[in-house]
Amino acid sequence: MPSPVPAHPSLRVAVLGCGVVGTEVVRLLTTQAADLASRVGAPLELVGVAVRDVETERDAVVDRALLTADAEALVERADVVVEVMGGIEPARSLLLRAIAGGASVVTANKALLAQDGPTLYAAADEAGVDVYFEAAVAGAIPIVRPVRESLAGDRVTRVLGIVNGTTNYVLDKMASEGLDLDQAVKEAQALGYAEADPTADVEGYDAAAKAAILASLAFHTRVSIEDVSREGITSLTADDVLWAQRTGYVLKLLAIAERGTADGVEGVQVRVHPALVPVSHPLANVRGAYNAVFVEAEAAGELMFYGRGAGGEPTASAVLGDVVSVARHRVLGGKGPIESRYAELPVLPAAAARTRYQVRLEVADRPGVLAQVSTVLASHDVSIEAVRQTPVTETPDADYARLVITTHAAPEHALRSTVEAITGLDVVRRVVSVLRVEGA
Ligand SMILES: NC(=O)c1ccc[n+]([C@@H]2O[C@H](COP(=O)([O-])OP(=O)(O)OC[C@H]3O[C@@H](n4cnc5c(N)ncnc54)[C@H](O)[C@@H]3O)[C@@H](O)[C@H]2O)c1
Ligand SMILES: N[C@@H](CCO)C(=O)O
Ligand code: NA
Repeated sequence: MPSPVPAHPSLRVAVLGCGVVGTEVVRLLTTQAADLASRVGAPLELVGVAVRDVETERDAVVDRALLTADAEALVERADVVVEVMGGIEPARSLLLRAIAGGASVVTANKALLAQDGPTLYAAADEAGVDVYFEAAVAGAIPIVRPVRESLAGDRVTRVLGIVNGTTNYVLDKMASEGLDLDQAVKEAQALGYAEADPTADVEGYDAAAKAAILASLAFHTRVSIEDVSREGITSLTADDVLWAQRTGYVLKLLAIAERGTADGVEGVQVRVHPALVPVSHPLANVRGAYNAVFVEAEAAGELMFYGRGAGGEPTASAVLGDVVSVARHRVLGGKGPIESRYAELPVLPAAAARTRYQVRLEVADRPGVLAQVSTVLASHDVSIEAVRQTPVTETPDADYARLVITTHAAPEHALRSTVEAITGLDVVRRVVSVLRVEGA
C-alpha cells in the first residue's frame, strides 16, 4: 500500500500525442496514480492530452474531457510535458514553448533529438529545467541514463547494438518464417513497432538517429543524424538471409559508434548498416522487436543491455521513469545532468572504419579462379580470412560455382575498389553481395 503522499501541490502533466505510445502513457499515469504520487512526493495531475482532431480520437483510455487540439495552450499550463507525437514540427516548437514556460520535458522523439537536440538542451539549461529522453533510444531498455550518468567517469571506446525493433523483427521473420520484407514490415506496423512512416525504420534513419544520440552521450560530443553513415535493410534479399544461415551467421541491422582515427586525427565514427553476426554472438539471438546494446569502456569492460526496444507499453515504461525523475527534481529542487561536450571529439567519416566483409561471387567452375580473385584482393591490400566454394545447385546453370570470401578488416574504400576489379574478371559471372561482418 503506497505511503501517504506528503503535502506538496500536484504537478500538472500534459501529454502531446495519443497514439501507440501516448495511449499507454495515459493509461499508466491513470492506473498507477497512487504509486507514482508516492514515488514522486507529489500527486501527478493529467491536465490534458493533445491530439490532432478531438472528434476522430477514439481511444477509450482517455477521458474525452482531457482531449484538446490546442497543444500550444496545453503546454502553457503544465509543469511536465510528455511529447509522444513524433516528427520535427510542431513537436520542436511546442517543446521550446514548454521549456520557455518553465516546464520540464520528457520526449521519445529520437528524430527530433538527433536533428536538433542541442537547441532543446540549451533552452532547458537556460530555463533550469530537464529534458529527459530514455524512451528515445532502445525503448524500455535503460541505456540513456547508464551511458549519460553511470559511465560518465569511464572512457567509453565502443557502442554496438541492435537499436531498431522493427528491422530486427523483420529480419527475424525473414530468417525464421521465410516472410518477405514487405509482409514482415506490415506485421511490425500492426504490432505498433514501426514509425508512422516505416521507411524511417527500414532505411535505417531511426537507428541512425539513435546512434547519433548514443554517440553524443558516450563520447561527450555532438553527433547529429547527418554525421551517421547509414544503410538500411531494403537491399537485402531472401538469398542473403539463406547464405547468412549457410555460412554460420545471422543478418542484423547494427548501430556502431566507436573512437577511431583518420589522417592522424582522433574522433568518433558512427555507422548503421546490415551486418553478418556470428550465430555464437549474443546479438545473433536477439529476436523479434527486442534490442540489445553492447557498451565497451576502459574501466568497466564490456556491458550488455537487453530488452524490448519497441511497442507502446515497453516504451511507456521508459517515459514514466523519466516523468518520475523530472517530477522529483521539481519537488526536491535541482535538475538532471546537462549535455556534456567536454570532449568535443570530431566526427570522422565512417568510411575510414576498418571492418571485415563477406563477399559472395558466382564464378566459372574451373581451376585457377580462386588464384585470380585472390590476386585482385591482394593487390588492393585486402587479406583473406576464409574461403568457401560450393557448386551452384539452386540454378540450372551448373557451370558456375558460388565463391564466398571472408576478408580480414579493411577500410570501405579498399573493398569498393576490390569489388570493382573483381567484377572485371572474365571468370567472375557476378558479385552477388558484399556484407560487413561484425561481432566476431
Ligand atoms: N512505437 C514505438 O514503439 C516507439 C518507441 C520509442 C519511441 N517512439 C517514438 O514515440 C513517438 C510516438 O510514436 P507512436 O508509435 O506513438 O506514434 P503514433 O503515430 O502511433 O502516435 C503519434 C500520435 O501523435 C498525434 N499527433 C501527431 N502530430 C500531432 C499534432 N501536430 N498535434 C497533435 N497530435 C499529433 C497523432 O495523431 C498520434 O495520435 C515518436 O516520436 C516515435 O519515434 C515510438
Ligand atoms: N520504430 C522504432 C520504435 C522504437 O524506437 C523501432 O522499431 O525501434
Ligand atoms: Na531506452
